[in-house]
Amino acid sequence: MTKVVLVSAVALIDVDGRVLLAQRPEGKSLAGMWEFPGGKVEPGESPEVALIRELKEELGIDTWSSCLAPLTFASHAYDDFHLLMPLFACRRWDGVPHGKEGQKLAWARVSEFSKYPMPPADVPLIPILRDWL
Ligand SMILES: Nc1nc2c([nH]c(=O)n2[C@@H]2O[C@H](COP(=O)(O)OP(=O)(O)OP(=O)(O)O)[C@@H](O)[C@H]2O)c(=O)[nH]1
Repeated sequence: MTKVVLVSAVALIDVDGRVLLAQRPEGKSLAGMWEFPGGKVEPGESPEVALIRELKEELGIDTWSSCLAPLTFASHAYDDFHLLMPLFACRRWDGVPHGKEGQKLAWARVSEFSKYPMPPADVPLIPILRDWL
C-alpha cells in the first residue's frame, strides 16, 4: 500500500518577482535537484507551522502564517511513497535566506527554471507559478 507523505513547500518571491530555489545536497534522495524550500510535516503540525519551522532551520529566516498564501499543490507517485505537497506563496519574511545546511540557493525567474532541474513532482507546478506571478 502506498504511503502518502505530506511535505509543505513555499515559493519565496522577492521584490523583482524572482523565486528562491534550493539545491538538494549530495547523499539525499534527488541530490542535485532544485526544489522549493520546505520539508515533511511532522505529527501534530499544520502545513504552515511545519513550513515556518523548516524555513528557520534550512534558511535562517522567519515568516508567519498570515504571510503564507495557498497557491497550488503537487500530487506525485514516487516509487516508494506518494508525495502530497501544498505549495504556498510568500513575499514577506525577516532575515536574508542562506543555506544553513550547506545547500546552494538561487533566486530565479520562472522563465529561467529550465536551467534548474527540478524533481518530477515539481514540474507541473512551474506553469501554474508562471501564470500566477
Ligand atoms: N522541500 C521540497 N521537497 C520536495 C520538493 N519536490 C519533491 O519531490 N520533494 C520531496 O519531498 C520530500 C521532502 O522531504 P524532506 O526534504 O523533508 O526530507 P529529506 O530531505 O530528508 O528527504 P529524504 O527523506 O527523501 O532524503 C523529499 O522526498 C523530496 O524529494 C520540493 O519542491 N520541495
